[in-house]
Amino acid sequence: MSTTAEEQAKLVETSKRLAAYQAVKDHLLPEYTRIGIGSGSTVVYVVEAIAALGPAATSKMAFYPTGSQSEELIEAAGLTLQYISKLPAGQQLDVAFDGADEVDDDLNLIKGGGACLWQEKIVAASAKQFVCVADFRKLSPRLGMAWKKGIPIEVLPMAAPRVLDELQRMGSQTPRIRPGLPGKAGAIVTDNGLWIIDAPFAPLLLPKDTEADRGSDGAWTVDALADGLIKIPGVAEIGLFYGKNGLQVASGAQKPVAAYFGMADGSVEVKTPSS
Ligand SMILES: O=C[C@H](O)[C@H](O)[C@H](O)COP(=O)(O)O
Repeated sequence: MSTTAEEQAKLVETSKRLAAYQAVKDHLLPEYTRIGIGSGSTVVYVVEAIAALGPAATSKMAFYPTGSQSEELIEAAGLTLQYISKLPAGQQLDVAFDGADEVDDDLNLIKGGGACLWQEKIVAASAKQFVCVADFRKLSPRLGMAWKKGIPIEVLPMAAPRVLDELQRMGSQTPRIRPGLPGKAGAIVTDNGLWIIDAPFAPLLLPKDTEADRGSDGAWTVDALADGLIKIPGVAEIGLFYGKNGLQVASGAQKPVAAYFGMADGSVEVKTPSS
């Protein structure tokens, strides 16, 4: 049975909402006080699910945004806004919720489709648990199979031409500076005043697939590509969230402890590092 574009869009929204409510039910414990809130269209439902718990449940909680959109979401929902810059050294968020553009079999993520990746990575890495919420379109065996627009890379504008050169040298055939939205002349500008380059690469190998940095067809492993990209002068941050499964430490944890996917049949699939 074929579905119209409108029915498909409705199905996707329903899936996002289902995943968000389940993730909040499972991972927002009543005793938590510091919660990270990511960016994007799926996180809207995370905030909706949290607000639906009511002030009795949320009044002692502070919510840490990952950019201007999530800041507005938190405030509009009547939740308490706090900033990651105010989180004392040595302290962590209890949990952070965020969406993703693509999730591979090892729970590595592509993020930044909405140009919010840098603050998102800081908030995720500041949390004891990072929980990913998505719909069925984001599930993919290897990064780059479903999300074809490329890996979002946040760059200093003056370095953009050199970064484009280096990306091509690394095997990205068509990296491009992301244009602004209709009505905005020139490049998109992030919440940090930087630009985004989208760099498509051949679908990435999981580190467990090969001992080498690259497969025989030239495809990079997630880790090797990420390690190379972040070293390019002018790159501020990359939209690959990767690393060892389930590693959750104060510095550098980027992978979710669980990823929730709203499925087309109305179920919610939960992937954890071991599943
Ligand atoms: O820059 C945007 C963020 O990384 C989003 O979390 C990601 O693009 C997923 O967004 P959405 O939930 O709208 O698909």
